[in-house]
Amino acid sequence: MTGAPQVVVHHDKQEMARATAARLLARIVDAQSARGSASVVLTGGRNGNGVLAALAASPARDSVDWSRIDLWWGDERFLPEGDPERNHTQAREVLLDAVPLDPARVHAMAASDGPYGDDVEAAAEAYAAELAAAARPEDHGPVPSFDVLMLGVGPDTHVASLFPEHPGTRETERTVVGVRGAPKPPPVRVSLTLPAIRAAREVWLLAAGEDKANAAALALSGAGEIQAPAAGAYGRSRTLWLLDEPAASQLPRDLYPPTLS
Ligand SMILES: O=C1O[C@H](COP(=O)(O)O)[C@@H](O)[C@H](O)[C@H]1O
Repeated sequence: MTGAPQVVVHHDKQEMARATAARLLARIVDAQSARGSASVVLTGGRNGNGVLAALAASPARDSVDWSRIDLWWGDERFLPEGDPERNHTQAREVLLDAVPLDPARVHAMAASDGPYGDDVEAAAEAYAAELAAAARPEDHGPVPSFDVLMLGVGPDTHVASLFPEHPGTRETERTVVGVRGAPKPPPVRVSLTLPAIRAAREVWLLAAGEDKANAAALALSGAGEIQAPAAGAYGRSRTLWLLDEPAASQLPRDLYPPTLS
């Protein structure tokens, strides 16, 4: 990791979503100017979907070339295609179906009624292979150097589908794992691992609401990544914690920056 995580506190979750959507558009424009295309890893959950909804509503949304973006997911709930609880389904509903993406560049994780049936390990291996095929020699291992990787932070400090003390959180070799027995439903999931997350240039952790305050304080106060997976999520160039005031309410004073809006 380069340097300590940066913490940004917005007044409320709507403002946080709007500001993060604007930040994401700017980052995509920069990446497309520098490298021709951008790669973004989406997160599920309330905050991730809030950002996508704010993006959909933004008058600036056409400042990016949607056909030159690769979209990946940090995790997926292993359910049938089109299930309303799938992160992919929710992202389609709030944004993806409304913008001119190249379908070949939308890298959804497999569904439980897809080519691997209910074999979640096979689905994880297939996603790892897709990531490896997209990695270039200049990347840092078998995943692309994502421009931005977003993660919702759960009240228990989980990120993607990496839960405290779970086997997937301890993974050091594989880039994608099948998860069984997740404490948050549904129990079966597919998730990037911490090493894959840490290949990103920028990692943005999103947390809004008072139920996230303890998680943010714990992860930012030196907790270990096995007990607090969010503490192990950082980017190669930058790690940003994007919070609202309730989620920041338990941060130690030395971590609490001036409130932005
Ligand atoms: O189940 C999940 O939860 C986390 C956090 O969601 P939130 O609603 O508490 O913000 C999310 O990041 C993850 O992608 C999702 O599968």
